[in-house]
Amino acid sequence: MRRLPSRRWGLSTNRWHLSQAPPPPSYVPFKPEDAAHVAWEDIANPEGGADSRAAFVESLRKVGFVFLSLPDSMMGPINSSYEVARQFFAGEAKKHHRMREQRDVGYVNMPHIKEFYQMRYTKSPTEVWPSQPENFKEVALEYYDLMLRITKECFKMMAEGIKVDAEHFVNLLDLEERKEKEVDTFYGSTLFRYFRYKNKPCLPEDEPCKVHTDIGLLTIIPVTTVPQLQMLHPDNFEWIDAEPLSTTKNEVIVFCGEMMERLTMYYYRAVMHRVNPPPVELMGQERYSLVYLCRGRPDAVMDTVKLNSPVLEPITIAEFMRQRYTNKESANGLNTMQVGGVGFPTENLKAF
Ligand SMILES: O=C(O)CCC(=O)C(=O)O
Ligand SMILES: [Fe+2]
Repeated sequence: MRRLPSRRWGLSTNRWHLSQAPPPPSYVPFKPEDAAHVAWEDIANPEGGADSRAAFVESLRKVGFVFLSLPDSMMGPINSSYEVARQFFAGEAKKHHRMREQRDVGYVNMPHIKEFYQMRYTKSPTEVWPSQPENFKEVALEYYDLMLRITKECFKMMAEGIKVDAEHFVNLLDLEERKEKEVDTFYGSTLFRYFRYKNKPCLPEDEPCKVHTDIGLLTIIPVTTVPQLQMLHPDNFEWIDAEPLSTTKNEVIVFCGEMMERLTMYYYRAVMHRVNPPPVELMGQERYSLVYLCRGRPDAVMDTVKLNSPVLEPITIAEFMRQRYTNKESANGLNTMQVGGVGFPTENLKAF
């Protein structure tokens, strides 16, 4: 007679893998020192900067974000952008620059909550930049250049963290030569926004910015003076007030988006974040925020195999975005299928 395996035996074989797994982690509360503060001068130093670069990567992995402090000499475009944003939102020109959905750039007003101006890098003569303040375009493009420079430095550290060449990340970005040739129809894939949060009393459902992960590779936001940005700790799910953690001068906060997590098989995770209503004592104080959302160009292929992670099929940025946007609600109420690139605006998600 065939003997059935005993129940005990059956259970233990079915769950064999559990006996191999480490015990579930106990809840480890967030400590402010878990979020690293790394100085630009240190990370850029090829000899002495190894510790700082490792701290940058560890913080990204552990809490999902990291602070990078910039020297005064790099702060020009950030300070000018705050000034430009103040003048623009206080003026009348914004009414003539409402968002053109086709291009996914322009001014958006969300009554009671916030207003913002969304941009892409372009030198297209048909793109009309706000005329007030006069230096809007110049400052915005300088801001973009600065953020791109920081992005490349972050990519180097992150690549070092997974022992691959930084080119794997950098190659996903808009091609420099396209920008230089000033192709008329070129609009960058990366988005950047100047926000003004109105911070008026609002209903609970009017959150300034709902919980979301960014879709791109990397997000950079200079630390603002009105602390409302919260990050969700990836392991213990605590909401962390990001801005009050900032200790050093001139800090920007850096974190990853969904493209980066797809590309690195979750080694660098996209962190959930939101902009909460302000604490009562700050109610009524406006919050200006400059948000840079680095994305890959539409035809670039995200290939995990090249990153020693032969798990996911290669996918183009355009296809990845098509899949995401089809079932993802934007935290800023935008509904866009545009990915930038040459020939923009087009139905370019279908083109690849
Ligand atoms: O304004 C901020 O600080 C964050 C905004 C944000 O998360 C976004 O635009 O994706
Ligand atoms: Fe975001």
